[in-house]
Amino acid sequence: MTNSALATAAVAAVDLVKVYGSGPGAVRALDGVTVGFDRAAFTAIMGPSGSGKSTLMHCLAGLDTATSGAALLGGTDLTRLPDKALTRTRLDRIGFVFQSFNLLPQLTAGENILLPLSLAGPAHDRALYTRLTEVLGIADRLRHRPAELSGGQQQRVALARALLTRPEVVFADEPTGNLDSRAGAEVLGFLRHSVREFGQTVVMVTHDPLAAAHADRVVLLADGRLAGELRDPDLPTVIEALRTAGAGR
Ligand SMILES: Nc1ncnc2c1ncn2[C@@H]1O[C@H](COP(=O)(O)OP(=O)(O)OP(=O)(O)O)[C@@H](O)[C@H]1O
Repeated sequence: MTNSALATAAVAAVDLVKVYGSGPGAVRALDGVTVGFDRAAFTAIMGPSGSGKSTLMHCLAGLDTATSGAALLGGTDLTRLPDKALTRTRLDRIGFVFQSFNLLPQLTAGENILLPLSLAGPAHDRALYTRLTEVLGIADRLRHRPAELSGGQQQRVALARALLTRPEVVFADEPTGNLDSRAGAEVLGFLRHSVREFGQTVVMVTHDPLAAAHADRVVLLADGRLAGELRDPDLPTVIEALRTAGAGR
């Protein structure tokens, strides 16, 4: 990948290294990863268990520190930001969707969606709030608490929350891991839709080839290194690429 392509990417890792622990027991979870994630594209990160997917996402999202290299968000190197600026950057510029939804149980769905805006401070974008809740099919569920919603509805609330701040990137960590196949397909369909309608950049870690086949591109990791990529993937090519990445270990 050229330097200019990395510079214009929404998110990029440049020679990213992450070592956990020290001495003989040290684990090199990322071993010099250089990869860019395009704007307004949906990219899936895949690879065998332990290949470094979560570590890569956590370093790119400023949730974990790197040992060396750069984690660029729109040209800002998160590895060099002081704690306070990093927290601010996460609130203002990054959206998160987790496998376990991570909604606050005592707040209603609507209050959960609005929470990052009240923390980040920008004016409440009423039009986007209305649009997102309509597109996600949760407009009539906003007064309910998470426990009164299905898993799929809870994840759609989490998606609305992640998108409402118009973040530069949404990181989704196994967003369909706790959902049945129908609810999972709805969430993936919406992630795609957010790329098309809102120009959202989405980076998703998943084990599921079916989920990855919804993406515009699949980036493969093996043993903490980049092991290939697929453009416009479909299910058979994802399965075959995973088999090859796993076999190369
Ligand atoms: N906090 C930690 N301390 C020590 N080693 C860690 C830590 N977190 C991850 N690792 C190790 O780093 C390597 C990469 O882990 P990572 O969780 O990034 O892989 P992954 O591809 O997301 O795996 P999975 O698909 O199983 O979730 C693994 O060998 C893992 O055991």
